[in-house]
Amino acid sequence: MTIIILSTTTKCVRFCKYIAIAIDIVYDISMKKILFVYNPVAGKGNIKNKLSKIIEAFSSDENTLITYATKANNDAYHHIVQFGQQFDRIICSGGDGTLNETINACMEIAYKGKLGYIPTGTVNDFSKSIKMETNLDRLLDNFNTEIHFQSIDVGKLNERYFVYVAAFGSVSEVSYSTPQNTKNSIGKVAYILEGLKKLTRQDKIHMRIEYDDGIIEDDFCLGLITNSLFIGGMNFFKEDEISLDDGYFECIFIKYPKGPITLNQTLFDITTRNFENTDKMYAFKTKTLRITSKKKIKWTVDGEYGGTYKDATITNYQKAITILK
Ligand SMILES: Nc1ncnc2c1ncn2[C@@H]1O[C@H](COP(=O)(O)OP(=O)(O)OP(=O)(O)O)[C@@H](O)[C@H]1O
Repeated sequence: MTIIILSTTTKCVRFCKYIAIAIDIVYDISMKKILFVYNPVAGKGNIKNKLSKIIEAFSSDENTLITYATKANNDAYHHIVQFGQQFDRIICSGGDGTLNETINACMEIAYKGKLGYIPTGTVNDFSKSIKMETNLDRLLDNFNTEIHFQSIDVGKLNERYFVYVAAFGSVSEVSYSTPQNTKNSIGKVAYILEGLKKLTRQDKIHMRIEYDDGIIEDDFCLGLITNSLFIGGMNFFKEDEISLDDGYFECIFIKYPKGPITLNQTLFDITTRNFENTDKMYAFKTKTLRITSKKKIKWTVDGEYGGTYKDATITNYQKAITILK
């Protein structure tokens, strides 16, 4: 805000300057400060057609809007860590990677404001799980009215936070190693099932899993620690089976199949969501986990690379973020 002062005496000019500063402070305090961070290359880059609509929706006398387009990997994280605390609301737009960077930054700065997310990635498991409004106009209205929001648990795998899934097993790596155009046309879940069919001996991972109710030791090919209805585009859980803010993870550890018959039974159990009445996998809820192995294991978090560990501790931060939807 600019105030033009016309005055003849120095004293009067100084006085008016103080008034102007005071008005400026009041003006600033009363306005909601919004940071909009978006990944211009996420998904098919279609955010570009939506930008004008998004900026218009947040432009009003009640809001100050700062827009930031990410430049590279981890840019959203660094920008929010540096500036996020100055804003009442943070809205991010992109795919799983951008959402994960935003969540990591918000957890790091203990951000207490509400978050908004405009998904432009390929699969958007998270937005489907929290039943986010899919129509952009209505979603932007919801961001302004703030009537619809939800608290969400956030997980932490060693030093890295995740909002809907941490996974190990070479088949889970497809989520970040699959080329963008292939993900767009086929989706990740097809690759996960395809990957399971091509398991080799190298995919056998011997692990010890300590969780709230016990200890398991076995050979596995895939492990999923989730807080989501959807994984890889597939509806893994029924709505009444899970809650996204109960402080618990839903865990599925798929045993390494010993032959083609067992493999087919395992694939059948996964696609029919038979996680409980089967000896092909372990399924349980827990608040914490410690997973150890002799070999270093590659992890993915929210579909992105999540580190390589022999010893992974996983903790649930109940209702750690509030998201507008
Ligand atoms: N300007 C940019 N140029 C290149 N890469 C970027 C840029 N901005 C962000 N990135 C990186 O792009 C990667 C992918 O981003 P993101 O996950 O948001 O989209 P996506 O891969 O299309 O979505 P999804 O994971 O849902 O398929 C992330 O690692 C992110 O840090």
